Amino acid sequence: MPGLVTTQQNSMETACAIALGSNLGDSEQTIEAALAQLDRGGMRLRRRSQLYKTAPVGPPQPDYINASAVFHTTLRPDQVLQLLLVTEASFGRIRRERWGPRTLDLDLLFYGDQIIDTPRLILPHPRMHERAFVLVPLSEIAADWRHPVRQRTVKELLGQVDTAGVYPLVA
Ligand SMILES: Nc1ncnc2c1ncn2[C@@H]1O[C@H](COP(=O)(O)OP(=O)(O)OP(=O)(O)O)[C@@H](O)[C@H]1O
Ligand SMILES: Nc1nc2c(c(=O)[nH]1)N=C(CO)CN2
Repeated sequence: MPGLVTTQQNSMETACAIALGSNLGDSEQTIEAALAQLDRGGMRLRRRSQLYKTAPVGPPQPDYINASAVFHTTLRPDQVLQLLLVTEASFGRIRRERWGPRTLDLDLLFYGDQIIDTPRLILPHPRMHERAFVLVPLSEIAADWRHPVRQRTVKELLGQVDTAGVYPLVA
């Protein structure tokens, strides 16, 4: 019964991991509000990291506040990406310089163990494995999640990066 199989797949939730970053405006409040907005927008917040203060990677710019979260969702990966883009836009992000300052940056890190490579969406996120500002918060909430391409857990990936410049916001 193909119809039934489809229904069951649609009703199943998938865990996805999101990275949040901000270095313009009230970054702490923005990240808290973004988590709540995503939770209202079709994703269920299951775990979230604390907030981290992180040295900027890329062009000279203010320090970032970064965090990670795990959501469960019935949305497809492209729908999750769309929700992230709409949420970024609602916080006034203007896309300018690559890796430049922003009020809110949302990246889809993992969607279950799916591997996707399209012009619009790459999964797992293509740069997550080299970013301490992603791996430190993510390891707090999903240390054992295995990167389906690199075949390493988040904890193992974290062991391969320099974590200098990444500090819990509240000591
Ligand atoms: N896994 C993903 N998560 C978020 N955006 C993605 C992903 N894969 C591809 N993209 C694409 O990347 C675009 C976002 O680019 P953006 O301007 O946020 O890059 P950036 O934040 O400057 O750099 P980076 O992607 O290295 O964090 C989106 O429009 C989206 O289509
Ligand atoms: N520390 C830190 N540096 C960054 C960040 C970020 O979230 N944190 N995001 C960027 C845009 O992709 C570029 N550089």
